[in-house]
Amino acid sequence: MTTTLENPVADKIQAAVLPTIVLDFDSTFTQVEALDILAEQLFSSDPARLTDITAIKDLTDLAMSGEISFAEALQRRVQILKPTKADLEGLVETLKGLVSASVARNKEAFLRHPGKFRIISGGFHDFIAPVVAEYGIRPEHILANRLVFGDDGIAVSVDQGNPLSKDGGKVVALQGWDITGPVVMVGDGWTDFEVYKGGAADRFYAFVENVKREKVVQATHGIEAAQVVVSFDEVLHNEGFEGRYSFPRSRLKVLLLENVHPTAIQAFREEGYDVTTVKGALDEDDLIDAIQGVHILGIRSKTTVTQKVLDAADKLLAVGAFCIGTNQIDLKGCSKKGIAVFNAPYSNTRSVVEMVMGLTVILTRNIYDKSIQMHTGKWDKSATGAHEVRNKTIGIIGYGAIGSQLSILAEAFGMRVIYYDVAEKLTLGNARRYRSLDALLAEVDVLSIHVDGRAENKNLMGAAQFAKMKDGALFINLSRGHVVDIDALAQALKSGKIYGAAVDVFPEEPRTNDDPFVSPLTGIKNLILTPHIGGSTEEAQEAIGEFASERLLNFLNRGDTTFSVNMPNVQLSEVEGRHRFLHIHQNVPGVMAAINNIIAKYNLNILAQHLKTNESLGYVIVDVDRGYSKEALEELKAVTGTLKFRSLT
Ligand SMILES: NC(=O)C1=CN([C@@H]2O[C@H](COP(=O)(O)OP(=O)(O)OC[C@H]3O[C@@H](n4cnc5c(N)ncnc54)[C@H](O)[C@@H]3O)[C@@H](O)[C@H]2O)C=CC1
Ligand SMILES: O=C(O)C(=O)COP(=O)(O)O
Repeated sequence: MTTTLENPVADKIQAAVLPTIVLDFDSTFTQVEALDILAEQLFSSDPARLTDITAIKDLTDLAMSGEISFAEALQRRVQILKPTKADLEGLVETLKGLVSASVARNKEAFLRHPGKFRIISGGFHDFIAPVVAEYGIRPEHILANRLVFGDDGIAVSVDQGNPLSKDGGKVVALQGWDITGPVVMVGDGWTDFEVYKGGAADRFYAFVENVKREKVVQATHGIEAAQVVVSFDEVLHNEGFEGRYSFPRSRLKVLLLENVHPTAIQAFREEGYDVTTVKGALDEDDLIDAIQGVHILGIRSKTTVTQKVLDAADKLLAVGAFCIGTNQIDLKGCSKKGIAVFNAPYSNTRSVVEMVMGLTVILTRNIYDKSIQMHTGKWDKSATGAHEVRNKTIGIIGYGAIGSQLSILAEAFGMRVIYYDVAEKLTLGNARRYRSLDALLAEVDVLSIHVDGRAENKNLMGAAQFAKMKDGALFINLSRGHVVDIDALAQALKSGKIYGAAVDVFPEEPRTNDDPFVSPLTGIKNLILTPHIGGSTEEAQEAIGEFASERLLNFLNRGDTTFSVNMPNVQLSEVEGRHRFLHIHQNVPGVMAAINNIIAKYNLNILAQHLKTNESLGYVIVDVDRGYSKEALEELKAVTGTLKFRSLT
């Protein structure tokens, strides 16, 4: 199956002449209402004038939502503000940094089509012109009000001769421009909708990236030529500008489950993607419903991505595990569909290691049980059974990112470190590698498990393994629940074979905080149970949010697969001034030749080309210069073995 990221509306319009796009300025070209910003700039350091900031904002809101006359609101605001030319210069600098995100990222399209983008605004030419000039919009393509300055250089009123100073002014002003070809109005406010309603524009986009004005959104309902857009990408895409074959970001859906950190949510939103969040995990049925139409799925350890879920995932491009473990994801199933999987392999490792060290000390000193007794009023001051960790032996099973860091911290505590790993690892400090698990089990005072969650690790620790340990040893598992036979652990604890234990992960874990925890381990003495919080620190979650979203965004925006756990890893630069085709296919003979034949047939000029394969997948990235036909894309998509095809601009 191939994923087609195209837009039929764009295709229809493509043949016609490109329209002229007229943008509103406040809350459309920029994220803000300029006069509100000016008020803050002028009055925020003067306590006596703080109320004027609110007064200005109230007037702006009333006018923008169409509740009071625009002309009246404008006059009243100027009279309160009374700005000087120097004040406006300061405002311009601020506004340059507040251009709407989707406008800023499409600067190239503005510069490429001089005259096709214009501004109409009830705001003032005085500060609009220098801001939009950076986008190639010339002063004569700006219709806006003009301030009238007194002899003292202070603005006192609005030029009344300008139609924009009047109600309904945008319609009149725009008609005066005499534009040939279709006119498209883009704006957030009621006066922008009036431009369409008054017949001065052929199409209208209610732009809600910065503010959503219900009255304006409602007004678009039922009108074929009007629609709501969350970013300027959509306008460009629909109207046939650059990138008409590359899907607008706002139509790419990102579904983030399990309380993924806000840094990730913000990162996707800032790049223009449509993000939905869910607090807990979803079960298979709910996920099957939710996954439809989703391009990026973000999960943590509790959401299982099964073959059935993947079958229902009609648009899925990538899965991000906002954690380390990926055992909850059917990786083979993802590869078969060309779905890239990413995780955050390092961001929470320190948190896990610190917790293991804390638990080691707490268990070795009986602190947990003593604390429980204190809460029931029992004072038991005694040294019996309490030990230092210094000179004790800690055995680490799984010497990966976490196990090897634990090795360093445990040694810093004066512990002797031995480890067992099925793979060759760099031994750190004075740690010693054991090639026999049984030999290691027989020697440890504390055993800590840090293997990955591969299925073969089920019951790695069972009755036979506990029996091989020294009497009175301690046991810690912060890896994966299925790695330990918990009935055997419960038995070993009850018999005193294992003196104390700490368990953070379980074969069955509640999906949300509202679901109950049921386990044979509850109620056992000297057993610390924690709700899978090894990686749950604010530091780790923020770092994961940043890391995983960056991987996913680099994949979406440029096709970069660095750190993907199932795709061939290819590091790619930004797509600038070129087109990029991303072709994921089954690793079968002949695909590359077929791709190159099509490229030759359509005479595409290759700027860069990469091919990387792993045992199941091939990934081809082709950068071409501008100008290629839609047929070329169709043929590339139809190459035998294609799993996913995308084009980026
Ligand atoms: N409790 C929590 O909140 C957290 C749990 N984890 C879990 O901790 C575990 C370890 O994570 P990392 O160190 O990042 O993984 P890793 O992949 O870097 O290291 C795992 C190591 O275990 C070894 N290994 C696998 N099976 C083995 C076996 N049967 N015997 C001996 N060695 C074996 C591997 O060769 C590898 O060196 C994972 O299961 C991960 O999902 C990770 C973060 C937080
Ligand atoms: O990173 C891991 O593998 C973990 O087990 C942490 O999982 P979580 O993100 O807390 O659901």
